[in-house]
Amino acid sequence: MTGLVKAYDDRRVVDQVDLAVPVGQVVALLGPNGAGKTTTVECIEGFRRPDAGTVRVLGLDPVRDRNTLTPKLGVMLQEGGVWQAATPREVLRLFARLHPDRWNPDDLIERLALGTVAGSKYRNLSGGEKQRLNLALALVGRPEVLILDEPTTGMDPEVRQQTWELIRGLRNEGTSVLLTTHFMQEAEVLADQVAIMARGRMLAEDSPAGLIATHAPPGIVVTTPDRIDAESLSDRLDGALVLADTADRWLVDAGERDPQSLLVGITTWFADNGRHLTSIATGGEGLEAAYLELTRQAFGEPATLPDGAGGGMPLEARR
Ligand SMILES: Nc1ncnc2c1ncn2[C@@H]1O[C@H](COP(=O)(O)OP(=O)(O)OP(=O)(O)O)[C@@H](O)[C@H]1O
Repeated sequence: MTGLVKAYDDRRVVDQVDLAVPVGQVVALLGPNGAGKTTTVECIEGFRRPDAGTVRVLGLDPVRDRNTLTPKLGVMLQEGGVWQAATPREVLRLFARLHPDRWNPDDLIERLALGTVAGSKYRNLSGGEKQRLNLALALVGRPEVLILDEPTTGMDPEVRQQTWELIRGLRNEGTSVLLTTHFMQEAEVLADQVAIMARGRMLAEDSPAGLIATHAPPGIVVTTPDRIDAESLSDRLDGALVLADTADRWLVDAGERDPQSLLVGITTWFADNGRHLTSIATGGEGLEAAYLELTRQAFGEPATLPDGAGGGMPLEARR
């Protein structure tokens, strides 16, 4: 996909975006709410017509060649269009019949832990169960390309792990996967390449390790049950940037400072101020730190953690 542009009511929400998903790889598309991820994905799926740019999936135009592409493409939407009174078993069997090369519906029901609700009406399923059924529907035709919009949102941790295993297995069998997610761990665990968008622009695309090496500021992560005064801590640390991403977790950006002397400074500040440290660790926070750094630069101000990635509280920042 090159130079993708899409506007709603004259407002460009995707602006000259390039993105490539190599065959047999997983690409994770990350970005704050409203970044343009779903719009990008919908253009790739052929649900939206781009205003400019070129989109090709398996060499085909998703809008013009829709009929040829549909059997090769598995799509999981944020909200599925499943008939409310149908049961998971019924819809999966129905969808399976539409595909020549298909996954056994009962096998998929088992793999996605839908056994106990396979005979329940769709409208009575929990959010996580609906999500699992939507994933099963995307998989049932054994697609060559899989597009998953926030696939594990609403899933419990055990099912999320199983879903990761499933996606990894499909990738190893040669399926190409594009997924959007707000879970940094999901991207770190699954993705060969991570693409980060904000305000309709592509900020960076690289392997998770490459993004971390280039963009994650070296830092120290501190967790504490107590309220802390970031300004006072920053003063003790010679003006180091102190960021809060949840009520109990703080990131101290080491910058050019010596991490060892920062560690000493932090622990003595906590002792002097009668505050408790639950944990303290060096090494920043991997992909999450890289993501925050990139989006902060894009917004020119402290970013907000995405939903589900540590509470989504606004970051407090101070130099
Ligand atoms: N049909 C529409 N009409 C008008 N504006 C829209 C439409 N769909 C999306 N938008 C706007 O376009 C922008 C990008 O939305 P999009 O859903 O692509 O973002 P996203 O990155 O997927 O966000 P999220 O993480 O919240 O799902 C948002 O500001 C949104 O309000």
